[in-house]
Amino acid sequence: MKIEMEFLRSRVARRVFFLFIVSALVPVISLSILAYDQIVSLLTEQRYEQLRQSNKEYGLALLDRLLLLDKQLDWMRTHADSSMSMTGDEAHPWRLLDTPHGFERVSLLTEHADSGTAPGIDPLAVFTAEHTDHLAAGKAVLRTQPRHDRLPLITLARWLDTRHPERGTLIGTIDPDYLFWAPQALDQKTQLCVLDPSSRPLFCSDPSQPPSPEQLRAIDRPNAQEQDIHLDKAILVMSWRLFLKPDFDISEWTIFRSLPRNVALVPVKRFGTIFIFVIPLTIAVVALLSLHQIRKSLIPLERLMDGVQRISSRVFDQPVRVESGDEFEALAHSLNRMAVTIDRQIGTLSTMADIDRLILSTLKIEDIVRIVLARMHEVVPHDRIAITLTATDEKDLKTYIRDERLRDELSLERHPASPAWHRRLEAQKYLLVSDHEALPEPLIPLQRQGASLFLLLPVVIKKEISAVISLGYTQAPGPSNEDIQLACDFANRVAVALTNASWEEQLYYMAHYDTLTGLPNRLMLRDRLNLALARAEREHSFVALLFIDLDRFKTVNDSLGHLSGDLLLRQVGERFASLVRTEDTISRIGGDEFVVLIQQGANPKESVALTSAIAGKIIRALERPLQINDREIFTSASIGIACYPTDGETANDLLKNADTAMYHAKAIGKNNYQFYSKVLNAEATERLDMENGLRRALARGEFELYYQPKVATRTGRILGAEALLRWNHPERGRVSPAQFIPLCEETGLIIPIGDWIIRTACLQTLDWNRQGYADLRIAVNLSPLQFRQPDLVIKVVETLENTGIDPAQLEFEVTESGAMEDMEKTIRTLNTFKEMGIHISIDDFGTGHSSLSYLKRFPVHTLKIDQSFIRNLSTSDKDAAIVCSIITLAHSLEFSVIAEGVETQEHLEFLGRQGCDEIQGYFFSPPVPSHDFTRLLQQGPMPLTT
Ligand SMILES: Nc1nc2c(ncn2[C@@H]2O[C@@H]3COP(=O)(O)O[C@H]4[C@@H](O)[C@H](n5cnc6c(=O)[nH]c(N)nc65)O[C@@H]4COP(=O)(O)O[C@H]3[C@H]2O)c(=O)[nH]1
Repeated sequence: MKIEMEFLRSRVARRVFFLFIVSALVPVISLSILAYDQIVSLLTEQRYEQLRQSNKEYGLALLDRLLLLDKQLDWMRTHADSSMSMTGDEAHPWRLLDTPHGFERVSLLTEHADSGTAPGIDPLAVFTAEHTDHLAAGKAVLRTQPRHDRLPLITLARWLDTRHPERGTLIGTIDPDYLFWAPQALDQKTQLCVLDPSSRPLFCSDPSQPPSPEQLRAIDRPNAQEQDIHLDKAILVMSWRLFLKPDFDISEWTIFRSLPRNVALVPVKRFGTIFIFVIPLTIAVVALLSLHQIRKSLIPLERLMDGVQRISSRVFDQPVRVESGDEFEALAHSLNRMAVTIDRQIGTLSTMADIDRLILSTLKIEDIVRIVLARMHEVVPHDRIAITLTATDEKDLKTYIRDERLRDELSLERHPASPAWHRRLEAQKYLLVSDHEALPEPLIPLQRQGASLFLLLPVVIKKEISAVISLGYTQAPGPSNEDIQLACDFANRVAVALTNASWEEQLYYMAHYDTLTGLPNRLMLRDRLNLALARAEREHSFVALLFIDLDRFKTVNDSLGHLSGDLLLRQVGERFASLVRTEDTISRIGGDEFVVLIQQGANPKESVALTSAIAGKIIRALERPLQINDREIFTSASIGIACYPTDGETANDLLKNADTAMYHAKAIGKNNYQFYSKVLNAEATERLDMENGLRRALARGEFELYYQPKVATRTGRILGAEALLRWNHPERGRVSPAQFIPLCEETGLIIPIGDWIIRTACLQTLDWNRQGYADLRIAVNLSPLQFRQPDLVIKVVETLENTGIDPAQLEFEVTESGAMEDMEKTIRTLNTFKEMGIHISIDDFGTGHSSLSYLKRFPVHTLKIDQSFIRNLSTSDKDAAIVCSIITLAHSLEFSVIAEGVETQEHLEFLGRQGCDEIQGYFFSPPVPSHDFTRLLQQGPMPLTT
């Protein structure tokens, strides 16, 4: 048995151990004392009895010897005459006889003898009359007399003839050495004495230590034995009385024995020695047994304490192992059960806490579904699980099923809604159903997985069931009441999570998707592009970015209105989306700009081929007309393509370069796609330089207005001029407006520049007025962006007031597409200008989608035929026909007509024949600086022939 003393460090163990020892020692010691006492008294009694018995034996033996001596004396008496050899004088009363064994001497005393006088006769031989009867009966008389320093004198007397006492008395002096003897078995420490009736010692085995007076007094008492015990505890004393009266006519002798107590109790001493061994042995045994028992009790206790500490440290997977078969084992079982319960509750709380965290962090409903399916078993045990989303925009219900084989992937099934079940669930917190009844569709997948019992938990958001958590059980008994309670709590948390997620999803959707087309927006595109680039970098693969811009979308938008434009964008988006794979991204990043992101493989040739194929499909997808409000609309797209890593490594670079490529595609005739190249990139850089230069140009006075005369067709008189902007770049020289005006529009710089143009044109007009050319009308181009300014009218009024020129001298040229953008507003603004007296022209007429019905409402004075029609007048009958039609149309609407780009005599003549009112073109003059224009004015009417 191995005893681990370490556990005695435990206070309980120590207390129990010492209690064990004390409770063992007290009875053992008490018992020992009692037993010792009992044994001592028993042994003492036994010793007394032994002493008494020995005394008796000794006394009887003494009596036997006396009787034997008496017999010898009697024999001598009967044979006195024949056998006795007499010594002494016949006349003398004394005669000594032969001395038999046992006597010192035997003498015959005649009647007249006097013991006091007779030599050698013991005084004791003198008998008194009191013994006469006894002697007369033929019996002997025994007499004793103490002697100094010697054993007492003991004599035995008998009449020689009882009928004739005068014949003499036989007197024998007994040899004390014969009569008294020390028994061989007599212990040296034992004192044996024979006392005469006067308690005088007749014999002592140790003559030097005769009985003390107290001892002698004690033996006189009736119950000497007990008295002796109390008399002297150190010595045991016992006496026995030998009655001699009947035989020897003398009072009794006392046989006396004393024994030191320590000698008498030697066996008790041995017994005490045994106790000395027995008590420590008992303690040792008790200690061992108690330690064993304590250990048996304490080890489970310690394990239980360890178990409790583990529970407090949240370690639940190490159960307490106690196999003591007693209450400790039962307690350990209870503790283990408690640990399991706490573990489960903590697991539940932690899962619940996770759901709470999801509320704050998860944006996607699908993520919540995934986590609920994966972790709900930690809250509520079940065999199968599914979640049905009921509140979806779609008609069908979506049921997500956890399938162990799919790991994290969710298995999704769609099925029609079952209103009956929905109604049944509405009134319940939960529903327990078994497969004995007809199951609703969402439970069929769980039934297929072997479930026969189902717990349905509606997830209610704003009093609407938005989801149902279905738990399946393959066998009875199914969920406990506690499980159901937990499951309901869980469903409530899921409801909160789903509410949050759907709100987050809404926000996310608004932030990441284009509300018009439902396609990802610029932000989302950037996210996906960054992800795609990271992946491509990892996998050394390609990414292609297709920047799509719809050709002439503005025209459609302007002519048919915003709503139609929106419809067009939506349809275009749908067509594009159908062309790309789900893993690719088609996004609308603004206006009519779409971007397609394609994740490619690692082979460059294949990537280029695939990208080209997709770009081709996009171009062809727009060949079919779009159906917008019962109209067939044709549109096309220009696509710029940039590829990672060759055309850029960042999202910004790729977007910028794809955009550049798109511009290139537009520049070379639209409706095509172009890959980005370094050359294009250089162009883009130049564009950027130009933009920066434009921002500084106004302040630096680098702008200048040129004026191109507008000439009356019939007379050649200069009616006015079109002010055309020129940029005198310090390094590049004169930059063409075709290069920088679109950039000004894109950057918004056209607003301050436009203001400067109006002001400068007005000031120049004022100048010419002062020079005497007071009827000139100076035309200023109003770009669409300028035209959309809410304070345009105010600014124009201010300029007119500041310069003081007549509004009739100012003309605004508005492009056809610019005027169509927001028709009602355009009409209102133009009306205001017209009322002010300002002249209005529609520029580039014939190139846009003018609506004739609107045209008649336009407060316009002049239509300006686009120079593209004029250019081909001599070669294209169609263009000539268009020019004729425009002139006729304008006149029928009571507008005047001006043709621009007139370069030849033929043009002039044709236009003259057709009744075109005014001419503008190189035929008369290119745009010239103001001072050159003044010279033209000074020269008078322009010659109508070369
Ligand atoms: N080939 C040829 N061209 C002729 C002939 N007659 C005139 N032109 C050119 O035709 C353009 C007419 O101006 P636009 O159609 O308004 O087209 C203008 C206009 O849209 C824009 N622009 C020019 N100046 C301004 C301005 O001050 N404001 C605004 N918003 N746009 C301007 O830049 C465009 C180009 O201006 P420019 O280079 O000055 O080019 C001018 C002019 O120089 C001709 O007989 N043959």
